[in-house]
Amino acid sequence: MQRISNAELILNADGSIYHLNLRPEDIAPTIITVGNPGRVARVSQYFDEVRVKKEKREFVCHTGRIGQTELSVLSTGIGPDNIDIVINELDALVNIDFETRAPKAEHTALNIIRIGTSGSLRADLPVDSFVASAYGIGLDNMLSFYQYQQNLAEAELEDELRAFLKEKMDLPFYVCAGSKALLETVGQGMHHGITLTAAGFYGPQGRQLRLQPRFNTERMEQLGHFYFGKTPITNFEMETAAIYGLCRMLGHQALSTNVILANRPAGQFSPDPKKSVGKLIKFVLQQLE
Ligand SMILES: O=P(O)(O)O[C@H]1O[C@H](CO)[C@@H](O)[C@H]1O
Ligand SMILES: O=c1cc[nH]c(=O)[nH]1
Repeated sequence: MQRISNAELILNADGSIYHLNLRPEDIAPTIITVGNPGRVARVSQYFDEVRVKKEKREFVCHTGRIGQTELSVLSTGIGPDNIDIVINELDALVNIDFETRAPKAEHTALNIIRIGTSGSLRADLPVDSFVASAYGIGLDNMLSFYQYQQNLAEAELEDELRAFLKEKMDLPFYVCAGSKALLETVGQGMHHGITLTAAGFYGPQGRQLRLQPRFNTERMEQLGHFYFGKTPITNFEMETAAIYGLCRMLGHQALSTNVILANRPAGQFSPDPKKSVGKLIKFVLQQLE
């Protein structure tokens, strides 16, 4: 079995993984990810018991249980670059033997469920609504550094979106599906959509403050008119496609859920984002109990 070098699998002095600062026994099989480190305690306040509280940089983790269901909640910070760290290190915690530094013979699949915030590209998807992502479309370049192979449905979606975009925008992108099983269970009762994962919040999502983006709000909103079958492109955020792509390659189940804080076509923002995020947290936890 190949030993992974000290420069590739980096462990801290206490045997924890480099950035997340977690040891294998610190995480549960189901992991809720949130962008904002401050959101971690807002999730774990509903746990019946919290057995682990650890943090390093933007990565805060609480692990415990609700009833018999073991859960971890972990903050990722913002963006696909952080997702590369989080998903690879979570996978290492369950699928690499830290003593031998070799992949374990038996694979462990995690459930990874994002509770995030997002902007809607559709006028009929108002602020404070919940979206579960059937697919993520990555407008970042993170997966181009891996040998990522799209499945049939993903390749069809890509072809149809390229045809739709023809002469409108030359956006490079990749397509990744989420877990169908989690979409139908945890995502039950939410809008189901296709989520655009941007590499930034302003220009990459067509926002203009003092700098003019290459594709402005109006052009970005055209993406909200695209359907794959009955599923529309719904929203913008900054993690979903990278989570879906990495989890697929590593053999984990992933679902991204987001509350809509901004409605781009209407130019509106949620009047009480904290309350809306709180409602999504409760909704998702009820589905997991
Ligand atoms: O609220 P979180 O989970 O951080 O998600 C969204 O909010 C951040 C931008 O404000 C990005 O991370 C985006 O994906
Ligand atoms: O518009 C939005 C709102 C939250 N997060 C994003 O990435 N975009």
